[in-house]
Amino acid sequence: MLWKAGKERPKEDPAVRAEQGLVVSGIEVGYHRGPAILRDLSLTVGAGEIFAVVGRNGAGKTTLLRALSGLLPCRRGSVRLQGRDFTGLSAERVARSGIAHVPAGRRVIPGMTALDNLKLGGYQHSRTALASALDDVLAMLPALATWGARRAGTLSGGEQQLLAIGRALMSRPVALLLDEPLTGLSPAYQQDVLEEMSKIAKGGTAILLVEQNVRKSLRTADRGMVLDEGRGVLTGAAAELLAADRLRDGYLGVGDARQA
Ligand SMILES: Nc1ncnc2c1ncn2[C@@H]1O[C@H](COP(=O)(O)OP(=O)(O)OP(=O)(O)O)[C@@H](O)[C@H]1O
Repeated sequence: MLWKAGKERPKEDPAVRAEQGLVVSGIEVGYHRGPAILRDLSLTVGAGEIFAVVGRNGAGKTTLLRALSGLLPCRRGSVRLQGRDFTGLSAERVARSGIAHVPAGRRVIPGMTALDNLKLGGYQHSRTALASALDDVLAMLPALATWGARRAGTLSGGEQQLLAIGRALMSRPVALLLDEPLTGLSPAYQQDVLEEMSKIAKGGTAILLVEQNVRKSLRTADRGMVLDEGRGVLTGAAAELLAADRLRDGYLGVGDARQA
């Protein structure tokens, strides 16, 4: 986690930010021996940047996050984090080495307290490092401290989403992968999650967000990509994507129209 007070801030130069973040080059990914789901996909998420991947159901968004977190192998191409080659690393090595994945559906452990759920995210730390990571996460997401003693299963959907993000931050990731963090949340909680995401990115973490909620995610992101049948068909500044006719005509769904 790069956001602790006093730590070096990311440089503003996009090339330097890219070097300090996540670089995905020409990956091809599929399940077992099946056809390729992602084809020749490239993207860069710089340190301190939010990059949103949007697309319809089945476009390959979840598959992308599974590949980046080591759950699925890349058949071609490479994944680099801060210049280090992550291609082919196991999910455990990936998680230990700086990429944290918050899967869809939050998956907090309902019978454990929020605090114990958080501590699980720092399982690889020494006792001192765990305490320090916990301090940092609670400083970043102070709401977590107020429900720390509650069982996670009694928290609202939005609170559980923040808890899942906090748990991922406990590993002090360089890059945070978020799968549909807005799904199932009320508009107010969606706003909370988006605001917390911006705070986390400002501290230097590279955030890759995949969302069906095109308009809200692009309004918060710096840059983004439209994924269609496993290919990146449109990439650019989030504001430019939002204004693109092709996005408006083809990808903004009914839910987006309601938020317009
Ligand atoms: N375990 C699996 N085995 C084989 N094919 C799969 C598996 N999981 C997903 N797929 C296929 O991969 C393609 C992309 O699915 P993926 O879940 O990545 O899309 P998505 O963009 O995340 O969609 P959604 O928003 O509906 O989750 C789909 O054709 C899907 O059927």
